[in-house]
Amino acid sequence: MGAQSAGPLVVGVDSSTQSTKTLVVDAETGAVLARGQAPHTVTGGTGKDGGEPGGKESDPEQWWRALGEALDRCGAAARQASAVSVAGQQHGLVTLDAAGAPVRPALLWNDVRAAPQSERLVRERGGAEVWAQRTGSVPRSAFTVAKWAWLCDNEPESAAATAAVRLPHDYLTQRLTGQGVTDRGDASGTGWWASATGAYDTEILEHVGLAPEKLPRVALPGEAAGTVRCAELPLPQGALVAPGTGDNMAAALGLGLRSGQPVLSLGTSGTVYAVSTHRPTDPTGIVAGFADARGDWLPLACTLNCTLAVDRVAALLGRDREAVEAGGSAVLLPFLDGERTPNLPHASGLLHGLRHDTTAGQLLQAAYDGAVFALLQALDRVLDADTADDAPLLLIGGGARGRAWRETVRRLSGRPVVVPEAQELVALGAAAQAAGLLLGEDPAAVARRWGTARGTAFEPVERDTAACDRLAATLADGAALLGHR
Ligand SMILES: Nc1ncnc2c1ncn2[C@@H]1O[C@H](COP(=O)(O)OP(=O)(O)O)[C@@H](O)[C@H]1O
Ligand SMILES: O=C(CO)[C@@H](O)[C@H](O)COP(=O)(O)O
Repeated sequence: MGAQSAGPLVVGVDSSTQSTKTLVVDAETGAVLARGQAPHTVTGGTGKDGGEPGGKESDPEQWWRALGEALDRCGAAARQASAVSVAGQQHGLVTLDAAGAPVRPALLWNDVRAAPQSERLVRERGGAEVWAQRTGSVPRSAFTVAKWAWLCDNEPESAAATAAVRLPHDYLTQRLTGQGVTDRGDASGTGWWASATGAYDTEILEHVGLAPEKLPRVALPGEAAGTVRCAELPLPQGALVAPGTGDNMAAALGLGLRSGQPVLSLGTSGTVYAVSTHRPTDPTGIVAGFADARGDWLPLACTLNCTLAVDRVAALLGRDREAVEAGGSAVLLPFLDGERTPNLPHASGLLHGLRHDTTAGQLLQAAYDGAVFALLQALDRVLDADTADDAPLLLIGGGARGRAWRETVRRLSGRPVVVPEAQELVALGAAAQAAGLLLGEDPAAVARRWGTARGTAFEPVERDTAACDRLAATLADGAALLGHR
């Protein structure tokens, strides 16, 4: 037991796009006793010119090293943990050789090079409706199945050398435990896990030439993945390891989320989601029909351009990210990396409505508006029909710390907003999963006991319909430009 702790200690890990974050948490009270963070590098792919348009890759070995560094920064507390859980960025394709080493860098969720393969797979296997009914989602380029198809088309030698396929979180779990184990939440973002049956879809796997034996076992909620069996990290040998999950599923656990509570997350990706007891099957592909890490569902819409895109616009304008100004009629669709919601994988940023009197601060505000509007447009589709119109939006992710982000969400949604005090909800959710496993409790109930969703409430303000109408019109009128490479 830790010096200042009431209960056993657990470690929660968030291995996300930009960094690894680790928390050491008192399983009884939820008190965070230590935290650590270490950055990741994302490169543009390994094309002939050193980078292909739309490529986003990271070396999985680097995630492992970052995990070690982040745990080191937690000091002695991490060495006292009784249980651990790893959450990670969803969808990434990790290919391992027979010795368990990465065949090549992982293709990340925001790599849009697999857009042609995703369109082809949808066509070849019955169309969008059939995919949505079977897997819960229409697989866009983000989905692992499309990335695997891209690899087979573009690097057949890498595909042939692949003895095991993993997702980022279960790659790390495997290095901790020696076991190939994933969970239903992260598996539901692959495109080869059938939400209709709760098992791998062997027909889809056969179609893309991937043997099911190359995939990890899908643990049931509440099951252990194994125990710590590696001496490289500052964690106790034999500590329990929970199966982990995707980062959005972990944040839902970390908030102790109940259905009817919408979440808007502002990180590298922007996401809107809610827990639902109904299995989602959206044939438009806007809503991904993910499973949550318990026994329910997590309908979710995701944008590629969120905090990084707005920070880039701020940097281009030479302004602090909070230096926004109201007014003007400029519209900026900040689709710097292509876009997933709406489905415009080849898009680039679009600026419309520039005038002599437009200020730099208004342009920056327009970038926030464009990023937030894309998420809010998808919100109604994510929510169950009986969700109250005035249900507060839980605002999380790195951007939730920013005033400009928060005020933009309030102004464009017209909803009340709650910003939880707890900052690392993904790592906290992983910690809650570890604590649930250790104590035999429902992890969401653990998080509720910890009071993780407590925060500052902001009253609704009148929705800025004029700005929303301008954005909707620019999206519609700019369709031809946004569809271009
Ligand atoms: N105080 C802040 N105000 C506004 N944005 C912030 C603040 N702190 C961090 N961010 C944003 O948060 C982002 C990282 O969010 P995070 O949720 O940690 O990302 P991820 O989990 O995808 O790696 C950064 O890109 C940065 O723009
Ligand atoms: O692709 C999705 C969800 O479908 C993303 O939300 C990734 O899971 C990356 O998350 P962050 O690094 O932005 O937290």
